[in-house]
Amino acid sequence: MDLITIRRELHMIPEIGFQEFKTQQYLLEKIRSLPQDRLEIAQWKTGVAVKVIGQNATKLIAWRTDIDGLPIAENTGLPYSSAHEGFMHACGHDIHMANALGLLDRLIKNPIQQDVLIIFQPAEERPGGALPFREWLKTERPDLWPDEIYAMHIAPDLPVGTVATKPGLLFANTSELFIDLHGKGGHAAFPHLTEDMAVAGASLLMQLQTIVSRNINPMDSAVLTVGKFTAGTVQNVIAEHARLEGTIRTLNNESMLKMKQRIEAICKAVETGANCRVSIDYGASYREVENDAELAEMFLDFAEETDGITAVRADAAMTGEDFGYFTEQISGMMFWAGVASEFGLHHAKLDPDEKILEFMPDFIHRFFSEV
Ligand SMILES: CC(=O)N[C@@H](CCC[C@H](N)C(=O)O)C(=O)O
Repeated sequence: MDLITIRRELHMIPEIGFQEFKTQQYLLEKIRSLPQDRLEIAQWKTGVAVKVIGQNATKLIAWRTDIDGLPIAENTGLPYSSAHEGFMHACGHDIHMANALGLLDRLIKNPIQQDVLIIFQPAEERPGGALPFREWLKTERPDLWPDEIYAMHIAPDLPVGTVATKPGLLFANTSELFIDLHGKGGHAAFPHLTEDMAVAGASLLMQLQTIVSRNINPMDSAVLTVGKFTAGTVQNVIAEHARLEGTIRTLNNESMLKMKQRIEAICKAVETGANCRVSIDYGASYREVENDAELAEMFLDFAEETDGITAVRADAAMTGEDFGYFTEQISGMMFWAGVASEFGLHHAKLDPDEKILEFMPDFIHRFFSEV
């Protein structure tokens, strides 16, 4: 399998959550082009699950990759840039998928003792495919319910060949945040006859920034980011609508609830103060990724003993990952894998080093041979 070509072909067809129709077809074609005698293929929505029968299995190990892209206009200038205008694999899911296909190929050519389930999961970025995928496995395909589950995420800030993880909490508890403000707009020259949602929205945005600094225990950690703020329509019309779109991230559910209580209280105050209607939608929420301590230590030990791999103990990060819904019910672990890109995750110039595909599938294959 030429994983670089596969990665580039997938890179050209990024699709957002639950719209991964071409991606699914592409994956199925590649999977069906492999020898089928050890394989069982199942489809769930735009995702795929492939079981590779082991030699003498005592358990089922799962490897999960995400498959969706982001609504980001690519600006890498690469010859294999996204052919879907306004969309990009800016979080490395193209690398994740190519790596998973490489692992599948190796498991077929060189079977290990255990059965392995490769999960190609849609909608990691939003609205979250892991929870419904997990529930589908549990209720519809209990024969595919894994005993252990593993995943990796590319890390632009780490050199190629470095893997990083830790026991326990790795990724944050996250919730999206969408706030709409509606009030009376009007002519730019007559502000006294309006309520001006641009001003109300800007004030709300600033007040939200006090939550982390004033309401969260300084020994705890939290993030509230408003990534998009829109208001109004024209330069000389006072806005009747403003919208804030963001994300909240905490280390645990208790702080998440506290953040939400404060957001609601501040929104109520803005409603009264600016004489407008404010509505809040929390969108998709992801449970934190909690690595099984024993599996994470075992992985780090294995990585340390592998030539060409540098193992690093990672810090927990405020990134979100719906893989946390798998680790909530299945012993598992996730790790970062270096791809040395000058530009980071979710950046229009993200350019992961494809050299990772030269060794990562073999590395995971060897690790799976030992677990
Ligand atoms: C690894 C990574 O970058 N994950 C995304 C997950 C999206 C979470 C969700 N859409 C949200 O914004 O809360 C991330 O942004 O961390």
